[in-house]
Amino acid sequence: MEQTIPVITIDGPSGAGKGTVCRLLAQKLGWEILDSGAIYRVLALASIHHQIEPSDEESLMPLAAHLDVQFLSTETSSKIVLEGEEVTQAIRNEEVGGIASQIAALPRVREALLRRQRAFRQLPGLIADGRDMGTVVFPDAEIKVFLTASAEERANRRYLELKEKGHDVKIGDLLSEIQARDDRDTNRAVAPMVPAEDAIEVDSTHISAQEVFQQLISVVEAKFCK
Ligand SMILES: Nc1ncnc2c1ncn2[C@@H]1O[C@H](COP(=O)(O)OP(=O)(O)OP(=O)(O)O)[C@@H](O)[C@H]1O
Ligand SMILES: Nc1ccn([C@@H]2O[C@H](COP(=O)(O)O)[C@@H](O)[C@H]2O)c(=O)n1
Repeated sequence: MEQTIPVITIDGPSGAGKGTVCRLLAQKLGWEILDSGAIYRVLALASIHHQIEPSDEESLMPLAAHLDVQFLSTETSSKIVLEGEEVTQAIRNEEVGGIASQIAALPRVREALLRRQRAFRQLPGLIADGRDMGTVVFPDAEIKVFLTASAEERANRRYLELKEKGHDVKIGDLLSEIQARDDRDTNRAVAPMVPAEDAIEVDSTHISAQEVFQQLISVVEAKFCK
């Protein structure tokens, strides 16, 4: 009989803590990880390199289908390489995030990236981080989580993170960018950022990433350690 590879999906808005909690879960369970936002960000960076407008679906589609990207991971580090150039940090700025969310609204671009995302489903299991992991990419996932936090708290987290890295940023600008991205991601016609019907909703506004992780581990144990 064919073995189903288990998937846990964690969807939600930017800064809710998805990446942090996914890494903790993947470490604890020894599972693979898919950072689907990084794929949209890499495509956004590639569109800048190739001087393609974020609204030009016709040109973005082949770029998405043939995106020359590698996700290289070792026990201790992970690296993203686009067309032979390391872009691990370059994809993380707010400009690239904004372009990624414009590109992500294009239905045929999303379609072109589906197979690449599903290929991450490998044994012993996958933790998938994104906006439509539980609704579109892995609708048969064993556990679906929708992780949120208030926009103000998420902007503050991003502010602290960027300050620590030495960037000169204004919290008001970060809040506006987060709200614009939330609005685009939630209201797009295809694969909008909404909780799957069978998702567990967790609000991390007033709890630490460790506490979110502990809540989710209890759910995982209840599901897989019967
Ligand atoms: N519960 C929490 N309380 C406080 N800070 C948190 C919490 N969870 C994550 N953080 C911090 O908030 C920042 C954003 O977290 P993270 O990158 O995991 O969010 P994300 O949902 O993956 O965002 P994105 O979708 O933009 O990648 C990081 O600096 C992280 O350390
Ligand atoms: N499954 C996904 C993941 C991401 N997006 C879009 O990409 C943008 C960047 O994502 P981050 O998680 O790295 O912040 C995001 O704002 C979305 O527009 C998506 O549509 N679907």
